[in-house]
Amino acid sequence: MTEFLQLQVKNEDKTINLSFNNDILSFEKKKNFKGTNKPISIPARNILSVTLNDSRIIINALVPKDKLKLKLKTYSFELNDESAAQTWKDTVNLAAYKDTKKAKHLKVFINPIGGSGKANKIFNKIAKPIFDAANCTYDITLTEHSNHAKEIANKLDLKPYDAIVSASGDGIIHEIVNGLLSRPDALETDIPIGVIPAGTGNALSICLLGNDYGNSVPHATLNIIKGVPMKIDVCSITQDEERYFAFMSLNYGIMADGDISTDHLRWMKDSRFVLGTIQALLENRNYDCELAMKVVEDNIERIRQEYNNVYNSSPSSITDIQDKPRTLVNKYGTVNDSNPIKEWTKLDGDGYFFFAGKVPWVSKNNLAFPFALPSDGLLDLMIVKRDKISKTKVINILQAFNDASHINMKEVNYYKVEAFRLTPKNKENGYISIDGEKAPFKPFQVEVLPKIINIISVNGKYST
Ligand SMILES: Nc1ncnc2c1ncn2[C@@H]1O[C@H](COP(=O)(O)OP(=O)(O)OP(=O)(O)O)[C@@H](O)[C@H]1O
Repeated sequence: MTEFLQLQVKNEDKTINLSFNNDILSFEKKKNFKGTNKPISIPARNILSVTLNDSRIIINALVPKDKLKLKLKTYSFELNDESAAQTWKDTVNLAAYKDTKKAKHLKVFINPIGGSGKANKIFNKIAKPIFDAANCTYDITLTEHSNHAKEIANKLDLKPYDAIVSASGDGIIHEIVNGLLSRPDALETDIPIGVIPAGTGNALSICLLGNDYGNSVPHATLNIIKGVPMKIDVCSITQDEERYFAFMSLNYGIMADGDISTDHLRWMKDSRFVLGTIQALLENRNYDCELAMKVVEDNIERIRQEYNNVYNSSPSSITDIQDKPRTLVNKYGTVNDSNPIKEWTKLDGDGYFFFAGKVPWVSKNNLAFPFALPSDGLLDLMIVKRDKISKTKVINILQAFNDASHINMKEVNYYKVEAFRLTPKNKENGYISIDGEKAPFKPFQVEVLPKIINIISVNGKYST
């Protein structure tokens, strides 16, 4: 924390004091020509830059506007004393960037079709001026086709960059993660990924910034400028002879249908998920499958307790993943091996949800996995079987994601697992969704690889 530090400057011929105390910048700004004053107060975290130019001091900052919004503001004052201003400026800049590097150089991917075609505009109108005000520089790629971001992240010389930024939805982040992890030097690179929520589904951003701020581009941009890298687990998936990675979710059942079968209805934004899920429910689609899981905990009270322990920082058996060397080797082999699953818990039959998450929020207002942790080495797996469940109950479960009360419903089975294998048994073609993207409709096996990727976070935690 900085000591009280004051600088006298002139604002339209009136002398005012710029105070910096306990990491808060405050001053009184003339509100209008009648001369009433408005107190301004800006936390150091929201200060993007303080510069001296032509006998003036210029402050760029994101200032709270209403309860949930941030607005980019530039304040410029005439100097009285240049050498005092130099000391004041250096102190404020130091406090503003005490946790992170100033003026980052970024590799930015913008998906022009992301967010119903608005991602480019969102980046240029909202995020870019904030990066500019923080003296960040960037190389931008507008993705030209599916997997373009993956191809580039796979080959890119990462040395010049402080972070890779996605301006789209979760699909581009999925591509960046896969591109980085299929590099020959995957384990030597540690570059953090920053997220600008400019897609229709912005689950990771909601997890990082919370349900209220997750879709706010100024909050997300500020987080990239000021946030701290957080190591997160990644899911390693094998399907046929393929191997790929997911950071968010694996989904089979009515919700996967609701998402993937309505891809042509993107213009409906979030409502397409609801429509698709209800349609899947009414059509009585079959989700018969075999599931084998390496269960670590199946008691919801113990899961809740472990989760609380982590958030109170006590070490615990489930969550105390040691900082072992990172590895991309699958401990449990692939979907084609018969041995690993021999000892696993087996479930057979039809159900509505076979939904696994590595993140708490799966979309705005949907806290499907309230106990998901970024790096506990485990997946949260939710299963709702078909036996004796009415369609109304299924809708109740979906609605309960809003406040995560579904975890208290007896129909919802919630597990912490290290790995699982899902083999669909229905003959007709169905949908499997991995990180919200359509995956081949074939058996898959997944296991969690602890602490593989860096994401820029507010405070090293997800928000629940
Ligand atoms: N130029 C392009 N043309 C077509 N598809 C593209 C292009 N660039 C990227 N894509 C694909 O667009 C898909 C959607 O991207 P993303 O998820 O980031 O955006 P979104 O608006 O949030 O979509 P979603 O509704 O899937 O969440 C990704 O699968 C990506 O591969």
